Order: sequence, then structure tokens, then C-alpha cells
Amino acid sequence: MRPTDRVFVALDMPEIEGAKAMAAQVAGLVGGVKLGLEFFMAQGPAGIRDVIAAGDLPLFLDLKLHDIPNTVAGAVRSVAPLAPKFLTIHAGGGPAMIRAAADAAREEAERLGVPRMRILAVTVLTSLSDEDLAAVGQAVPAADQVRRLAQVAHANGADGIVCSPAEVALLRRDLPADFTLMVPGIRPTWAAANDQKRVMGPRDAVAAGADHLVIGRPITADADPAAAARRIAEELGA
Ligand SMILES: O=C(O)c1cc(=O)[nH]c(=O)n1[C@@H]1O[C@H](COP(=O)(O)O)[C@@H](O)[C@H]1O
Repeated sequence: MRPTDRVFVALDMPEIEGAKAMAAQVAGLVGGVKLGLEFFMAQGPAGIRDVIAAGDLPLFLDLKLHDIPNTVAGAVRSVAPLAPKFLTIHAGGGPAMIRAAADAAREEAERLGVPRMRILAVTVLTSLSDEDLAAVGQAVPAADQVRRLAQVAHANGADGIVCSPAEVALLRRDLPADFTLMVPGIRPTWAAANDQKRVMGPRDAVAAGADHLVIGRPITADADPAAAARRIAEELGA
């Protein structure tokens, strides 16, 4: 994989023109775009199609689905025509929900004749600390909870997980090489942490075993997003 292919830029914004302009600025410097809840709630599937058609970059659709298995399977079928490369669900939805998402992704891709989306299970959000976990009744270190959820995700047909860079090295030892580790919470030394708590620089995250890096504000909030994306690509060895 080329260093630039590792990076998915998070287009966390509500407007189509803004998302398209940002995608155009970083094209060639990143491997794909991530469109998530902020954009999807405002623009829906039609907006997603619009951005993708304009930029021709692989799509990571980050909807973090979390519901009963039947409902999640239906949601997966509903977004299958968008043919995202990756789609997120929450690992905390449990074994049957993860299995339902993976089965729906496979079956619907076959039915529609489109490439199968890869299901990524979000483990413990990178904005949560051990204290935050304790506050919601999960009084175990974040790394232990991530490891547990990663095993559940793998055992039930997910193609990979989303985790913080802090857990990557540990997980890489347990999981097969083709199980995708998608890693947000990436902060170059020159960028602000914002609301992220379990963070690491891009080069260190890849060295630890991350397959892909999700990077939003260090690129999109920079006065010169293309320069920021180029700087990150260079840090990754491009
Ligand atoms: O699923 C995700 O992508 C995700 C999971 C997670 O645990 N933490 C996390 O930050 N993300 C997403 O990754 C992106 C990070 O953006 P920045 O903090 O601006 O780099 C956001 O779009 C988040 O929604």
C-alpha cells in the first residue's frame, strides 16, 4: 500500500459544496474520504453520491450503526447501492448484530452485483478515557475492552475494527494480518488534540500496525488543508 493510501480524510461538515471542495483539495494526497453522521444527517445518500462522483475517491461511510440485528441488517442493505469500501457498526451491538451486518453486506452485494462493503466494528471511541468507561459501568482499562470487542467482531464476521492507536500494537499480535485496523485519534505533533484522548502521531500509528488512519481536523481545520495532507503523507514516507 502506498503511504497516501493509508489515510482517510474525515469530511465532518454538513454541506455538499464544502465536502466536495475539501475532497478536491486533498485528492492525490489521501487514499479516500470518510463521510459520517454530520454529513449523512444533512445530505443523505444523494449527497454521498454527489461527493463521491465529484472526487472519485474510495468511500468510508461512517454511520456507526447500533440497533437490533434485523434493523442493522436493513440499514446495511439500504446503503449497499452506495457501494462504500467500508461501513462502521458499533461492536457493542453484540455478536448477532455484527453477524447480521456482515451477512447483509455479503448478500446484498451479490444481489446488486456491486463490490462487497467491508464491515468495521467500532470498539471503544477514541474520545473515551478509562475514567469515562468507568462512569458508564465498564470499569476495565480501555485496552482490555477494545481487545474483547475486537475478538467478538472477528469471531462474528466483521472485516476489521476501529480502535485508537494506543491499542494497535497489542491487537496486531492477536488478529490476522488481513483483519483491518482503521485508526482515528491521529495527531501529528503540530496539531491540536481537540476532543480526542487516546492519540498518537501518524508515523507511530502505522509502525504499530495500523492499516488505515482516519484524520479529520488536522487536515480540514488547517488554513491550508492540502499542505497539511502533504505534510502527513511525507511523515508516512511518501
Ligand atoms: O469511527 C470513527 O471513524 C471514529 C471512531 C472513534 O473511536 N473515534 C473517532 O474519532 N472516529 C472518527 O474519526 C474522525 C476523527 O476526526 P478528527 O478528530 O478531526 O481527526 C471523526 O470523524 C470521528 O467521527
